[in-house]
Amino acid sequence: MSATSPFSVSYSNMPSEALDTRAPSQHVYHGLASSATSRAALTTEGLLPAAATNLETEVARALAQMRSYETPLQKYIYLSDLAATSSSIFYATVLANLEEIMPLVYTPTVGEACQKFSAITRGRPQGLFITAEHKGRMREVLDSWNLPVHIIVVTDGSRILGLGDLGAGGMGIPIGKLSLYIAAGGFHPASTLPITLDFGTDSEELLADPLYIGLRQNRVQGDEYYALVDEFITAVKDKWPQALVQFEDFSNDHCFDLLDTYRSQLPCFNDDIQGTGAVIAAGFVVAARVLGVPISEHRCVFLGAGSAGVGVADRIVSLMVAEGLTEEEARARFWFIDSRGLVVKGLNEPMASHKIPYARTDVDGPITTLQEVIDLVKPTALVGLSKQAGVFTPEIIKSVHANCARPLIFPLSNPTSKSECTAETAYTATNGECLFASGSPFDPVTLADGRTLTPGQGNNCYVFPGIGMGTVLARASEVTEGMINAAVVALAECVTEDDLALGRIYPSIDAIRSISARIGAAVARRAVEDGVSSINVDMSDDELVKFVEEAMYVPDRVVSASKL
Ligand SMILES: NC(=O)C1=CN([C@@H]2O[C@H](COP(=O)(O)OP(=O)(O)OC[C@H]3O[C@@H](n4cnc5c(N)ncnc54)[C@H](OP(=O)(O)O)[C@@H]3O)[C@@H](O)[C@H]2O)C=CC1
Ligand SMILES: CC(=O)C(=O)O
Ligand SMILES: [Mg+2]
Repeated sequence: MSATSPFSVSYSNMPSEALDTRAPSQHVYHGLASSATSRAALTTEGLLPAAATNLETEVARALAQMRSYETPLQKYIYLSDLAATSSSIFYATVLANLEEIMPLVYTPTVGEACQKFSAITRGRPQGLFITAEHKGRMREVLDSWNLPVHIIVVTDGSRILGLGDLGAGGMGIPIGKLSLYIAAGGFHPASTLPITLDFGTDSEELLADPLYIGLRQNRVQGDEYYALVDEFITAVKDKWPQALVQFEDFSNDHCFDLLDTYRSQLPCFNDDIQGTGAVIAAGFVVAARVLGVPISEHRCVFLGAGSAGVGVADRIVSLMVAEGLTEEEARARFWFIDSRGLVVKGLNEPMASHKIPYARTDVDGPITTLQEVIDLVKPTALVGLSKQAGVFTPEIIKSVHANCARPLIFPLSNPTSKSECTAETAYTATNGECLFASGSPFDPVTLADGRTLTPGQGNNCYVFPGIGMGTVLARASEVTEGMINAAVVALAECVTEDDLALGRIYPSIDAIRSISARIGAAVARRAVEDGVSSINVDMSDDELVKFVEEAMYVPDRVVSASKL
């Protein structure tokens, strides 16, 4: 007897046009693929030429148009226009060409788009800007978005990728993340909401830009900042009690506090701390499989002790503890370097609280250079989350390789312009022997001996769509640590022997939908086990994955529905 779906939400069956007519942007228009019936129903009759095509033709047309633009930013602008014109054609195009389009709607191009957001914006609604001037009225402002939202990605623009404070221009990030929630995670476009909390910017450049779209004032600080965020979260809980909130690219003076405050109050997680942690921990699991060496034997040098660095280390520590180390023993296998050098207890006080658990107690005096730390530690893993381009020089990487036959070299900073090294540098410096992963994508590298190695992308995009889908489908009241750990295991299991043969320890981006379904199923099951969901998951893993897949939004189904 086959099980019935435990999920009450199904984006694949969602009456999209009923939703779409309430959307501020046009989610219903399928361009020339609109059928005669839907043209009449939508009163677009006569506004379109005679040819009634199909989704396939419109995807081909969109691709040809996109490719006719020269620069990635021009392509980004074209794709944004397409998304606003027809989400069906946009998502069908993205899904059919993920490897080509992801770098355009996500890192690295989204970084440039955020930097130039004020210059390139068409001014149409793409999400909500909640500003400091909305204080006392935020709940009312949320009513401007009158849709049953299931997933919100929110930023305050204070640390956008490795590019710093981009103020209201940070809006590009929630938009980009949510495009992956839809394409990779299978959320319905109309169930997603990008939000930027515009509480000012400290970027002098933006404040002086006459085209700047944000609030022209310095950032609100201290208690006033937390009070504004609190009003926002209270308003969200009131308007969309079931919605999952993903905190994105908040600077590290706030992001840990916000997560601690809200994680038990509503379903939410911080993508940079927890999402990145899950993806890189999965990379360590796969590396252990490849190398035949337990995770707990790694000696890890981390350049960058911010939200992502500490989030990644915490998740790897939990894996080491599962292998039998104590937390203290596990933490002792990490050497963090920040902008002032090796993080050592007693130096550079007061120390930000997120660094304290990793501060070395066994080192006297300051050690300021990466090379000195490598010489001291002889690491097996070198991880970059520092926003410092090119600091993993060939010499640095060779010195790691000199003491470790197959080191992990992970330059994870985004976008590409901030990457600590390129794939070519890492592979060349280690004679192709390192296990490599980068935050932004790199092309395959052919070495002098003719071997071609395909780099993996160590980016949180592998997990956040699945964590989100699993949480929403399970109607989980919070996102537990167990649910994040379930994502680690599920992602690691998605890496195939074919991936490893190509030289990468992450799966193909083209497989992201099925990966998200597997992660979603694992996260939903874990939500039940952790007591934060009461759906019935009394079925096999395969059945649960199938139900997640069946719940996912599929652009062509929307088109064919409109043909009825
Ligand atoms: N691949 C992925 O999926 C992800 C990648 N990232 C990327 O990671 C990077 C960092 O993000 P995040 O941790 O949130 O940022 P943070 O601002 O929280 O942390 C940055 C860290 O880098 C340190 N740093 C700055 N300059 C130097 C330097 N010259 N040498 C050594 N360390 C330095 C900072 O030091 P100090 O503490 O002294 O200021 C800080 O500890 C970004 O580029 C981001 O795009 C982030 C999330 C996910
Ligand atoms: C990928 C991501 O979340 C970041 O670079 O901030
Ligand atoms: Mg981020």
